[in-house]
Amino acid sequence: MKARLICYDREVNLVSVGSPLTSRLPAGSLYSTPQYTPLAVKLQMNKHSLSISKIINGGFGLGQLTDGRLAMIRQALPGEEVVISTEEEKKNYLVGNVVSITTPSPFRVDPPCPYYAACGGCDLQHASYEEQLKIKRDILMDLLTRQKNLTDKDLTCPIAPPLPAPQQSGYRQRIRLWIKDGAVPGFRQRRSHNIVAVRRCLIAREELNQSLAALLDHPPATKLFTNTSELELLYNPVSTKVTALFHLSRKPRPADTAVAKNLVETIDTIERIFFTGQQFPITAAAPVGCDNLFGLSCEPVGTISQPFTMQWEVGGFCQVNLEQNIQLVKLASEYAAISAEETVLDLFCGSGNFSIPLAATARSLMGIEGQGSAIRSAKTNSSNAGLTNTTFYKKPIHTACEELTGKSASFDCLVIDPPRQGIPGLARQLSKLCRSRMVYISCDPATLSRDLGDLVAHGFRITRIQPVDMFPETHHIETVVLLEKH
Ligand SMILES: C[S@@+](CC[C@H](N)C(=O)[O-])C[C@H]1O[C@@H](n2cnc3c(N)ncnc32)[C@H](O)[C@@H]1O
Repeated sequence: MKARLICYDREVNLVSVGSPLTSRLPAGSLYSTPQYTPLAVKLQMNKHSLSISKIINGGFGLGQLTDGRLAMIRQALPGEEVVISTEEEKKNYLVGNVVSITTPSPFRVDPPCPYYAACGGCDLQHASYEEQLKIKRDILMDLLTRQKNLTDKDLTCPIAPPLPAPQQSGYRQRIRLWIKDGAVPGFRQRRSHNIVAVRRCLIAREELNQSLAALLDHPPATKLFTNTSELELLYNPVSTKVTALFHLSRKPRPADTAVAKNLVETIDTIERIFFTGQQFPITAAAPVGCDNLFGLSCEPVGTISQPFTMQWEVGGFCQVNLEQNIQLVKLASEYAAISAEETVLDLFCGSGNFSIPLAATARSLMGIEGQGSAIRSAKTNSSNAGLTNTTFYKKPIHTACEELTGKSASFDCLVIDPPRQGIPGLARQLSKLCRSRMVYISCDPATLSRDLGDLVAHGFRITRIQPVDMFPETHHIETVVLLEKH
C-alpha cells in the first residue's frame, strides 16, 4: 500500500487525507454547504517520526518520541509508522496529528464523511468497522488490566467481543449543532470553539439530515439562527418526524414564533419547534401548545402481554442509538436474570429504559433518577405498560443511597447506568444495598475500570463483561458488566 499525505492546518485544526478537504465537496452534493470556504493547507514544521503501538481511551494512537516522551496522536492506527506534527506540548507527553503515513495499517480506510478531518464528532472513521470493534475491546482490556485495584484473579472472565451495531451510520436519533454569531449551524472542531458548518452528519438518522438541509435552504430559518446558540434536532420514532429545539440567547419574541410556525408549515419532516434558553423554560413554539413527548413502541415482555409505548419528554434523556438500545436492554435483562420473587433497584433509571422490562419479570422495582421530567415519564411508562409493582423517585443518587442504607434496605439485584463520571465513592453503599448481583451499564471505560476496582474491594466479583457498540465511528465504548456478591 502506498504512503499517503495527510495535510494539517493548525489554525483551523483541519486534517485532510489524500487531497485537500474542499476538493471532496462537489457543489450541490449532499454534503456541500455554501459557507464552506477553501482552506490554505499548511504543513507543520515541528515534526517527529514514530510508530503507533495501540489506541488509548479517547481514540488517540499512542507512540513514543526518541526523547522518551509519550505522544498521543489523532487519527492514527496500531502498527502504523507515521510522521506527526505537534498540536500541544507538555513536559511528559505531547498531543499531535498525523502529517504523513510511512507504513499504513491494513485496516485503514478512507473516512466516508467529508467533514471528518475537521469535525470533532467522530474519531474512528479512518478504521474499518472490524478494526473499530477490536480497538474498543483492546482499550477496555488495557484499562481493566492496568487498574491498580484489580488483579488477574479479579479478571478471570473473558471480555466478549463488542456486540456490533445494526447500522454503522445513520443511527443517531438526536444531534446538537452550534451556531456562532448567527452563522449557519455546525459541529465543534476538535478541541476548539470554532464551528464546522455541516449539511449532513454521517451518523445521524436520515430524517435529521433531511430536516437540517431543509432548514439551511429555507431563508426564514436564518432569522432564527441569528439569536440561536444551539440547535437540537430530535427524531420521534412514533411519528417518524423531527422536533427542533432552538436554544435562544434571549427570550422568544412574537416574530420568532411566527418563523417557527412558518417552518413547521413549510418543512415536511419537522413536526414541532420548541424554544429554550437560560432565562426561560422549554416552550412549545409551533404548533402553539403542542405536547412535548417522544414515543417508542416496544414489544411485549414478561408480564406485559401487549405492545406498549415508552415515552420521554423533549429535553429528557434517551439513548441515542435506538436500534442498538434494543440489544442493550436485552443484554442487561439477560445478565440481571430477574425471577418473579426478586426485587430490583434501578439507579440512574432515566425514563425507565431498563426499569420497565425488568419490572415485568420482578416482584418489585424501585427506580431513582435526578431529572424530574425523566421520573414523570418513567411513572407514565410503567402505568401505560400496566405495571403496578414499580416506584420511582426523583433524587440525587448519592442522597438516595445514603437514605436507603440508613433504612437498611436491600434488593436482590441492582442495575446502574451512570453518566460518564461513574459512581465514585458509592461502592460501599451499593454493596450494602445489593444482596445478590449487580448489572453495571457504563459509557466510559476509564471510570468503569476505576469503579470495578472499588466494587471488587467491597465484596463483588466480576462474572461477565460485554462491550456493546452504541457509537460506531467514534471512540465511545458502552459496556455491560455483571457483578455477583461473594
Ligand atoms: C446514562 S443515562 C441513563 C438513563 C437510563 N438508564 C436510560 O437507559 O435511558 C444517566 C441518567 O442519570 C441521570 N443522572 C446523572 N447524574 C445523576 C445523579 N447524580 N443523581 C441522579 N440521577 C443522575 C441523568 O439524568 C440520566 O438520566
